[in-house]
Amino acid sequence: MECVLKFRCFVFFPAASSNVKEEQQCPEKEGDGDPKDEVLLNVIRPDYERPAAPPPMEPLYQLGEDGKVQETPAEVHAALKELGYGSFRAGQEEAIMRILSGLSTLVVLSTGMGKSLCYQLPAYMYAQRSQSITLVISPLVSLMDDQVLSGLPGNLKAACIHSNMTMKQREAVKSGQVCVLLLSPEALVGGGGSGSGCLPSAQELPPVAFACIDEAHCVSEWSHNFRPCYLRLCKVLRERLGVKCLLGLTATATLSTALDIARHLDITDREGIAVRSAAVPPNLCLSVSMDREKDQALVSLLKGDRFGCLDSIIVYCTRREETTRVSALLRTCLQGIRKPLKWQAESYHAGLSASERRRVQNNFMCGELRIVVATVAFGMGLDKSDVRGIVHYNMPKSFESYVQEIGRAGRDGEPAHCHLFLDPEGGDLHELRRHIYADTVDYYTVKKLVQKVFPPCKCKQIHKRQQALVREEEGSDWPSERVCHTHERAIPIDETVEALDITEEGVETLLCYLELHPQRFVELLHPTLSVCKISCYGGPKQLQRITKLYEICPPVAVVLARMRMAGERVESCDQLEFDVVEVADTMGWQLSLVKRGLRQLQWSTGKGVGVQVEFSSISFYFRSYGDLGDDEMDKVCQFLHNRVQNQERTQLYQLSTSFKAFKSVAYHSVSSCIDDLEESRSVELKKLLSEYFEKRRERGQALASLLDWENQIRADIRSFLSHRSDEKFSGRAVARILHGISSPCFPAQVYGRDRRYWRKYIQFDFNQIIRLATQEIIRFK
Ligand SMILES: Nc1ncnc2c1ncn2[C@@H]1O[C@H](COP(=O)(O)OP(=O)(O)OP(=O)(O)O)[C@@H](O)[C@H]1O
Repeated sequence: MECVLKFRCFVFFPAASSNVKEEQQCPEKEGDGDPKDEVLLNVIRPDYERPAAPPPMEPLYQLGEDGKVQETPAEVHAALKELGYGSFRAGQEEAIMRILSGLSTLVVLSTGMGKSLCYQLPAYMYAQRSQSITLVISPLVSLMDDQVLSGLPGNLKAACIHSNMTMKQREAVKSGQVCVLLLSPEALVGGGGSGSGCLPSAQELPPVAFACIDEAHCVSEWSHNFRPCYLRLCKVLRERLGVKCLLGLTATATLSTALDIARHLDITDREGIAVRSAAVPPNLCLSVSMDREKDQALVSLLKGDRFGCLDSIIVYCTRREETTRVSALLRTCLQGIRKPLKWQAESYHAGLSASERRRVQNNFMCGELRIVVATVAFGMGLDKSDVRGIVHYNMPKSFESYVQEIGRAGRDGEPAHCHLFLDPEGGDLHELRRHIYADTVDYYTVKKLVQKVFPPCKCKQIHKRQQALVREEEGSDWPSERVCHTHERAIPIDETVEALDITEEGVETLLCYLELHPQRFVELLHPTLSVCKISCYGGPKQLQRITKLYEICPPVAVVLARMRMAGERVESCDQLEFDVVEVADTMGWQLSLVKRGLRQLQWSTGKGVGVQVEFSSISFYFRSYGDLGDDEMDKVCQFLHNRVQNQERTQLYQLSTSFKAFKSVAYHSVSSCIDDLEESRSVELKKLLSEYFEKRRERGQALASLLDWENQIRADIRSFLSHRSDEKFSGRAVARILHGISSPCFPAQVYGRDRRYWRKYIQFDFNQIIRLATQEIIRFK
């Protein structure tokens, strides 16, 4: 996110230092630095002025007087025909009418049931009415944009955002010539070093009608496939692009997960969650067995009547090495059955080269390859409707993963078979459990990360000194609120991963939690190269010459001042290496300006032996506070640790529930279901699956009742505002009243008399009420 500083540059350079008071110049001494250096370094960073998001687009249809969505107008049916469809399928019409009425919606429909139309039709209609664009965020875009684009109706102009877009393509997007813009979550929010800066800024884009989040279950930590950058999606869409209406699409979400996603999408009414079907399609026949000789059992299964006659089969394994071994085994043991040896079975996993993966996938797509033995990397976005069999060589980590994986078979509605091998010794269960434990983070590690993210700054000291001066002059007291307006910081990814012994994704998740905390402890920016190295091949003298040039490159002056302050001798150096983010922060400059200035040194140091400026060390880059007290630091650690533990508990629950269920319907040996399948076991497993998806877990129930409570709180806030329509309130003021907190402007003597509101919601999270109240105040205006 581009940030504009209130003051573009506020470093006191020597020319200005004579005006600075003596007391401001002299904090405690750290080295034998020049007093000017201290002036250079002791500044409080100003607060940021974030560019305002554009106003949200008006919906196509207004809600009726009763607050409900209108009857579907004829023009919506006409648009459906123009896109090539005769009638709506279950769930589509409600979802489409909600989006056209500006209401955020979550659609949970199993694979192949027609979720895409829920965004295509509104996008088409919005684009026809006004010059607007619909954003579709999908993890598949980065994998296969051609396939994604070719799946759209011809009259829906679409483009994919990626880093090697041509100028012409970018211009087409900016000038509103496309109505659907597909992009990956990383391209929207950054992260993992990819995608930054791909999306034109909000000011350059046409108004965004709404945003569709595909695979929306990734938003929820309750899902089987939680991805940290999804957590930030909704926030970025709202705050940066001014998008108010969000559509979430998913095929696999339990009711608890659906409610959690709804919370992220800000869906406040029950109708907003179109939970239609998450169960297994009727054309799939399911079986489970607990064989001791799994390899042999697999070969027998694939030779038997059920699978032997099937052409397209995916065998899923957990480990990459296993896919290679099993595919070799099948090539050997299935020789001469249905396909020539070459096309019998191949392995597929993320460790193969891109061209190898493409080759395997293409052969499978065109029907030349019978069996793909793969990790879960295979199948996402696979556009093959006649996959006839899915075999799980290992147990999947949850019911959600299982349903998603078997959902790749029989999308054409014809019968398809699925079999799962459950380790009788529980080996898979133990391995999956180990994976879960490997991902969790202990309190001590959390603490080490927190210390890296919130290193103490000098803002408090400087502020105190400044206030002391003012006090001397005016005799006033200084305020006790937070004085640090956050600093820009970078922590190198590789170094942090090694030091803390957690994955990059793990660190990113913790940083996301901190950003999403109501106190917004950090603000994540696109990862950046944070180390700058300046090498002067002309030796120390050349560096001295550069030093004199600090008028054209103030960052170097700051680096040298810092070195002198630390007691280092700068005269003998011919190289400087420093954290460029820290320098930019000290100066209060935008990082891009500092980097540009440093790069220019290579050109502005005159002829002769060269100066080289290099940037390295890809780093997490963020803004964070530097004045957290010990208590606050402890609370932050506790908050993060609780989140990590909840996540662990959820995953363990998902794992053990699915293991127990699979076991309850498992055959002792695959020989019982090689040729025929006992219908009752398949039906029993489907029943267990739908119970799991429909059942609310304890927290799911809590979330459901939270939605009810939210509605109640909103209703009370609206009634409060209408009773006092001649007064002005902020979200915080309303929250104080509902919590029964007296304040000078809204004292208990006046507001405490009205018992309908005063202290009514004392048991609810204060920040949550501020959020609801702020939304209602905006609506009320
Ligand atoms: N109302 C409709 N009438 C007829 N066909 C439809 C309708 N809606 C969607 N379809 C067709 O159903 C097929 C599956 O639709 P779509 O790809 O949108 O499913 P999906 O739910 O998004 O599946 P997945 O979860 O695999 O992405 C497509 O061929 C689509 O053209």
